[in-house]
Amino acid sequence: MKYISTRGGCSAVDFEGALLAGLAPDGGLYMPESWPQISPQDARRIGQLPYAQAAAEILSLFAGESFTIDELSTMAADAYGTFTDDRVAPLVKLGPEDWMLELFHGPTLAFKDFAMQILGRLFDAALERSDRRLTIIAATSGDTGSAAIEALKSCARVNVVVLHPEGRVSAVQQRMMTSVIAPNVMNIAIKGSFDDCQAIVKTLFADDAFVRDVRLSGVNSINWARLAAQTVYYFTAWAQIADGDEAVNFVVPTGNFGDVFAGYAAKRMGLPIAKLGVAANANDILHRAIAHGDYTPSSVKPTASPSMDIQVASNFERLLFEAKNRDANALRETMESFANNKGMKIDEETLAAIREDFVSDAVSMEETLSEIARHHKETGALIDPHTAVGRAAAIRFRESGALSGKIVTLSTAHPAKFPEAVKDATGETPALPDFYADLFDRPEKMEYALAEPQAVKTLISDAFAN
Ligand SMILES: Cc1ncc(COP(=O)(O)O)c(C=O)c1O
Ligand SMILES: N[C@@H](CCOP(=O)(O)O)C(=O)O
Repeated sequence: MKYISTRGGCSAVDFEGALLAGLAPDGGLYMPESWPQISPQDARRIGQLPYAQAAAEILSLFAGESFTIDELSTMAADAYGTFTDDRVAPLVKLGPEDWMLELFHGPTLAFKDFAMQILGRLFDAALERSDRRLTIIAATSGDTGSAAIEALKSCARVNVVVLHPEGRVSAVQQRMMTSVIAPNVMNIAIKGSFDDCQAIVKTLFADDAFVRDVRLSGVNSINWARLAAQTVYYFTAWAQIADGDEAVNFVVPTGNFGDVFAGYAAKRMGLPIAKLGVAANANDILHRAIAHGDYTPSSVKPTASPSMDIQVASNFERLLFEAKNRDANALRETMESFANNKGMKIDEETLAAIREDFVSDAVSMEETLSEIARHHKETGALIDPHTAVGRAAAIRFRESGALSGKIVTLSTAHPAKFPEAVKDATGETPALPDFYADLFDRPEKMEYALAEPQAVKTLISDAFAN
C-alpha cells in the first residue's frame, strides 16, 4: 500500500514512510493511494473479533509490507491491554435506535489513546530496525498531548514536544501532560489558541533544515497512521448493532476533523455507514462549511468543550481532496487560495459530494450544558462536554429528519477530564479513576513561548538538536 500527498508535490511512500514523516514534505497530507476494501461479511467477522485482533486485521490492510500481521497483533494486544475496560470500546444503548460508543477507557481517558497507544509501538519498532531517533511534535487542545506523552514517554528513540494553548485546556488535561517529567518530554504553553499551535507545527514542518536537524515527525491526526487506527471502532460498533448489511449512522463531536474522517475512511473501505454527523461546538466553521459552503475561520471562542475550540481543521483538506475526485492540482490551488484569502467558498459540486456522506450541526455552550444535565437526569450517567455536543446534535439530527435509523454517538472523553463543566451542569463532580488520584499533587514542568515558530524552534533545538 502506497501513500500519496493531497497536494501531489512529492513521491509516494509506504506506510512506514507516512508514519515516520507525519506531514508530507509538500505540506499536504498523506492518503492511501486507493481504499482497501472489506466486504460487509468480512466487516462483520472482523468487527466481532476481540478489539485488539480487529485492530491488527484492519491495520494490516493499511500497513502493506511495513509491518507483518504477527507484529501488529502483538502490538495491538499490548496497546489495548492498557485499557481499563476489557471490551475496549463498549457500546451503551440509550434508546431503541440510539447508542453511545465509549472511547475513554484508555490511559489518558480520551479517544486519542486508541491511536496513540499503537502508534508508540509502531514508532518503536520502525526506529529500532532503522536505528534512528525522531523528535515528535504535537499541537494539542488538551487530549492529543496527554495521549502522545503517555504513549511515547518510554520510547527510547523518541523526543516528544507538545504545544498547548496556555490557559485554554482543562486543569486535568494540563496536569496529565505537565506532570510527566522525563528527559525526552517537553511541554510548551503557547500564548495563543490551538490554531496558533497547529500553525507553528506546520511552519516547522516546512523548514527543511530544521526537520533534518531534529528529525521532526508529528502525531497529530495529520499522521495517516492515527486515522488508520481510529477506523477500527467504527467496525466493532457497527458489527454489534447492524442487522445484515444495514447501514448505521455515526455522530462525531468534531474539531480537527480527524475522528469523523476515520469514519469516512471506514465507509470508503466498504463498512455500511449511512451518514456521518459532524457535531461542532460554538466554533462552528465545519458546520458553516458543510451546510453553507462557507469555510472562513473566525476568532476562536473558548467553550466548555475546549478540545474542540478549533477553527482550521487539518483533515478537512483530506475531505476536499476526496470531494474533488483526488485532483491534487485543484486541491493545491484551493489550499493556497485559502491561505492567501484567509477563507474559502466551497463550490456547489464539491459541496454536493460532501453532503452525500455528511450532515452537520453546531451546538452552543448553553445547549451543551443542558445536554449534560438532561442526560444525567434521564440516565443517571455523567457525560463530558464533547460527548454532550455529539448527543445534542444527534438528537437534533433525528428530530429534523437529517438522520434516521440507527445512530451511534461517539463519546470521546471521560467526564472527569472536565469536572467544572460537568459540575456546573449537574451539581456533581465526576471522580477521576484511582490511578490519577494524586494528579494534583504531582510536580509540573513546562516551558512558555509566544505564538511564534522561532521561539518554539529555539526551545526544541536547545533541548534536542544534535
Ligand atoms: C474529547 C474530544 N472530543 C472530540 C474531539 C474532536 O476530534 P477531531 O479533532 O478528531 O475532530 C477532540 C479533539 O480533537 C477531543 O479531544
Ligand atoms: N482536540 C485535539 C486537537 C488535535 O487533534 P488531532 O486529533 O489532530 O491530534 C486535542 O485534544 O489535542
